[in-house]
Amino acid sequence: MPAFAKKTIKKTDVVLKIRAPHYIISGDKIQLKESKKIVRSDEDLGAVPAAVYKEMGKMKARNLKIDRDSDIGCPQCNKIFYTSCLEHPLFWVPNKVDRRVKGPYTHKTLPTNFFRVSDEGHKGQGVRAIRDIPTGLVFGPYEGIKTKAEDCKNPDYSWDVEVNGLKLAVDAKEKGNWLSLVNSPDYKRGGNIAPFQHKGEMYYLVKKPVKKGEELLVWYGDAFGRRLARWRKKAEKEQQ
Ligand SMILES: C[S@@+](CC[C@H](N)C(=O)[O-])C[C@H]1O[C@@H](n2cnc3c(N)ncnc32)[C@H](O)[C@@H]1O
Repeated sequence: MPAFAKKTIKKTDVVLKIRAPHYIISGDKIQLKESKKIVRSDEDLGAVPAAVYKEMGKMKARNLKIDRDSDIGCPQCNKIFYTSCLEHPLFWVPNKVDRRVKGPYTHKTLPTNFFRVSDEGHKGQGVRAIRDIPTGLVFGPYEGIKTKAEDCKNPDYSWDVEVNGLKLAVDAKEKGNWLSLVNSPDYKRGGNIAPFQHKGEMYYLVKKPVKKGEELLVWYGDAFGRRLARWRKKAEKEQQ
């Protein structure tokens, strides 16, 4: 690391040591860089290391049945790829903590160049885009305390993951990052985020473009969907 960097690095900075071809997300532009230099700037968010880049886009299966934890499904092609579909590549936005932000950990971890925390009335807090967000951006991992899936006490704040055959839950209720603020759409088709497991962790993929001002929405699953339907019925009855 060059000496000058030592002086200027703050705890909150992400230092990316990328010597391989990688993607740079800068403003609205996404560029593939071949540079061998170390890239370090707040705007340099996405990265694909060399070994992964070589294998990128290799199709592993023709349907969305994932059997290797590192494989990734493309929701647009409905196929499984090693790391990413080349037509619809993924751009990973790594987690980051800004300790200067006052408030809970969920707020300190919010990527403020993309989103703001919003008040969504009866749903509680939510997350809205402050700029147009393209498909293919991946946020995460979803942070939380890992428990056995059957011991999970907060299913609304948890994702189930399978690691080496063990069924676990990542419970964000006590200590979750900003991803735990993302609400569910009222109907299954209404979401713009696809959750997926990769190497034992959960990530959120932007599967539909999100316009500035729109809320991020991820379908929690059919069990929560049934509860939403019951709440809707109850609200309708109360209105009559
Ligand atoms: C993972 S949290 C999402 C963040 C939450 N709004 C908050 O302020 O902590 C899940 C909880 O959000 C609320 N929620 C999410 N989507 C909802 C929806 N479509 N309708 C009503 N409540 C919703 C429910 O209370 C649910 O238990």
